[in-house]
Amino acid sequence: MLRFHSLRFSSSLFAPPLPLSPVSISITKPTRLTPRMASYSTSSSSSKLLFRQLFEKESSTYTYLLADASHPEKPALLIDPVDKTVDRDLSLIQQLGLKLVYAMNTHVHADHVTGTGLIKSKVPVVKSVISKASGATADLHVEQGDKVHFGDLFLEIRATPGHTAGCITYVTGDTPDQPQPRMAFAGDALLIRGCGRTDFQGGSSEQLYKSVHSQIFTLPKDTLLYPAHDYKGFTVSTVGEELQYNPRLTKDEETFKNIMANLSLSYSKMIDIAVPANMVCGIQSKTS
Ligand SMILES: N[C@@H](CCC(=O)N[C@@H](CSS)C(=O)NCC(=O)O)C(=O)O
Repeated sequence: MLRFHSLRFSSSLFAPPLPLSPVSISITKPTRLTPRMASYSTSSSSSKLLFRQLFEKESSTYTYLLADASHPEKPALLIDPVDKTVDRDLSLIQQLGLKLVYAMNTHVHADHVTGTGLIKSKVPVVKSVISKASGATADLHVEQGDKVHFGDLFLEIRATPGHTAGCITYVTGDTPDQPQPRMAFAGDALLIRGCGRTDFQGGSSEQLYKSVHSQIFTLPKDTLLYPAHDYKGFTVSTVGEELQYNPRLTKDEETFKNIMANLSLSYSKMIDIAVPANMVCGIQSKTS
């Protein structure tokens, strides 16, 4: 089986870029040295990164749009798109003059259907990305240490199982030419002042505790944390904040496991529809 250690955007795969809109020009900077980013903002002032945090209210899901705005083709990717908001997201991408290249999932979601399959049916050049450990269908399967490149930017893959066995966290690159501070898209592994449940889909509180402590809490404290959901109105946190204030993961492992065993959350309403669909990247998926 083919393994993608480093997934590079190739300009030959894509149609000519759409005309630039004034909006996409707003974040470009001439320097290629370490860029600045406004903290706690949903849009970046980085020299190259265009960033948007998008929300789907029925499942309280965040979708993230990232693009290399300095690259001539403006290659872009979506993390955790939702089927219900695909048209909104594609319209935004078109308005910003971006070229969507990847639709990526942090895991096989249980509470909503991913937009990946629908996106692929509307924009056939888009490649779906998910972890190999998820067992789900996708164009590209990634695992710990792989890098997904889009233009001159890249995301590093960190395996963070526990909410599901195949959960991964996408983290912006650690080299000086990548956005600073770093950004971690943790899916449901780590929520703001919370974490993903561990009571179905191969979940394990023991595994989740180890994942968060070894793969997320070891990132620089100013790393911006962007979760797949929020139910309380939060939009972004930092590793430092969660290290200090997360009511579950600041506890020792035994206490954490006890908390997770007694969450008493209601069964996910969509699980019987969402999981089978998401195993094939959404019911509209064209991949085999
Ligand atoms: N009400 C929602 C389910 C809410 C829920 O269980 N969310 C998940 C992430 S989506 S599977 C979760 O891990 N929550 C953790 C928590 O502490 O809330 C529904 O019916 O789908």
